[in-house]
Amino acid sequence: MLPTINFTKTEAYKYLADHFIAINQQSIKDLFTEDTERFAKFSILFEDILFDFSKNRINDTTMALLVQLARECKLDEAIKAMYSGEKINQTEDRPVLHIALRNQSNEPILVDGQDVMPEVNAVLAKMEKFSHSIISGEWKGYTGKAITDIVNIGIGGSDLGPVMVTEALKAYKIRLNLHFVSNVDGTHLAETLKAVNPETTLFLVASKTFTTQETMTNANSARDWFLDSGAKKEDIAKHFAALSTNAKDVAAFGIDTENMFEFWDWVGGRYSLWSAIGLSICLGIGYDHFKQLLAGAHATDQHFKNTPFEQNVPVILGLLGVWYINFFNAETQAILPYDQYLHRFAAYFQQGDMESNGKHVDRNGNAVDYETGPVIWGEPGTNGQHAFYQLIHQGTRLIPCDFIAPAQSLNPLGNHHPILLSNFFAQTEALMNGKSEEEVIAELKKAGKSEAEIAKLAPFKVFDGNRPTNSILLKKVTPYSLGSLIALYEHKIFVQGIIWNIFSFDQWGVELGKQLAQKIQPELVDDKPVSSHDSSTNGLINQYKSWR
Ligand SMILES: O=P(O)(O)OC[C@H]1O[C@@H](O)[C@@H](O)[C@@H](O)[C@@H]1O
Repeated sequence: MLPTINFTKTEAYKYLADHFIAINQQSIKDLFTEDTERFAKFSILFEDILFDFSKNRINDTTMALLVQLARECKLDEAIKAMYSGEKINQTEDRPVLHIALRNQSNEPILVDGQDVMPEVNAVLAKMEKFSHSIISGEWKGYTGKAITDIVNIGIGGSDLGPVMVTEALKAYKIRLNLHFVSNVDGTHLAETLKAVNPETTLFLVASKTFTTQETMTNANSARDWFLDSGAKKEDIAKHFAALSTNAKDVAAFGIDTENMFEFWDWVGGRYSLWSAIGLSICLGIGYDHFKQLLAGAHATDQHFKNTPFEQNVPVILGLLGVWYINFFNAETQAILPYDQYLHRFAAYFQQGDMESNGKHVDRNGNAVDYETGPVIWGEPGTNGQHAFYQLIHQGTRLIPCDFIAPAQSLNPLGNHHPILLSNFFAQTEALMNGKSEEEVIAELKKAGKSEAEIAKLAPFKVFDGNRPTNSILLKKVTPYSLGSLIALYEHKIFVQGIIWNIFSFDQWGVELGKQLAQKIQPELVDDKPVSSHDSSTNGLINQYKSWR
């Protein structure tokens, strides 16, 4: 059982509320002037990842109180409960064990008294064998040709992780072309099928439940397309594999259970890229690289489990988020990777974070009277700079930002990387320091502007600064470092869920829309006007019927 402490009733929270008043008067810039050790104090080198959190609105007292908050909320007990396989996903009565999927130490992890590691390793071995035979060309399609294209059909956690990782590690691609179909909009599948040949395509139907409407609709249409190409039913075995927990429905779909890669109900969808759901990753970059991804995540798992909170990267990331959300009233959190390969990183953690911590009922079943999970958003730098950074620099909202960049480029083309990185460094500096009125006036004077022009323009050119950022500098994007980075963010989400006293591993909030869509679908079969809904929904449905 997880602790059920209301963090707003802790001693630490009361101290933090007072401390906030003091720190709110101070600028990060001044905090740097006051403390020459600030960078050394507020940065952590974790393997090949430098986590610099010194450009935040914090001082020693803040960090001590935030750590105290974590202790009072019994974060240590919660971490132990997760790692020991307790059923901490209480509303679904399941353990939460994505850490087992990358448990390279092989130390037993028990669920209901049974070690899950042998099963985990057996599926990994099956993935290894399968991916080797597809990549090597040993596996043949129904006309005897090697596979050239993989189409992963899945949505949510059965899509976003593999998409993000295969994009992030594109430089490690071996030979297979990867495609991902998620949206039930027929366009997604139709456009994908235009680019592939049924004789050389392998479909992976990725669905934990194997009942998700979008995925099953896409999978059925893909199977029809395959059979329409002249293939026979028995050829499906050579062209369809399933990644699922539901063997019964996989068999009913017509997929040979030999081609089923299993995972378990203790793997949350949005934490499943490390499981059989990662098969598209194995096929794209090879099993050895996939193993490296798991190893990197395992290193983070060890760090999270064993490192004192003061030096624990996910704990600090999580606590800083709480600081801004619950004291500074920040509503959003930007994730800004300065790496084109990481262009789906923020989208991935939109699901990871918002589906986990977008909750308003606490672990006692009561509505909370404080804010919980933030809106997560972001785009890769420098594109974001030319789009929404205006608001981050000069808007009215406080937006904590995570800046992420690799020191080494995987495409060291001319001077591109130093230009990219100079922007990465410049932005956090600018957000912190801003530009004062005096500086603006001096600049305008130097540019030869008149007094009148200066008075008119100056207010618009001032930057308040004092806008907080984390910088995460990786040595290089590798399967290992990416695995570590993803796991850091996963555990950050866990930390925040514990502090906010919410359940991070269920997702009841996605159900209502699904239920209503099931109800509406039969109403769309004929042209009769509907009147069973509110006037807006009726009006929209009836207009749709008249136009289609
Ligand atoms: O993998 P399946 O079962 O198709 O689920 C796909 C997705 O469905 C959604 O409704 C959410 O619950 C996600 O967490 C999940 O990843």
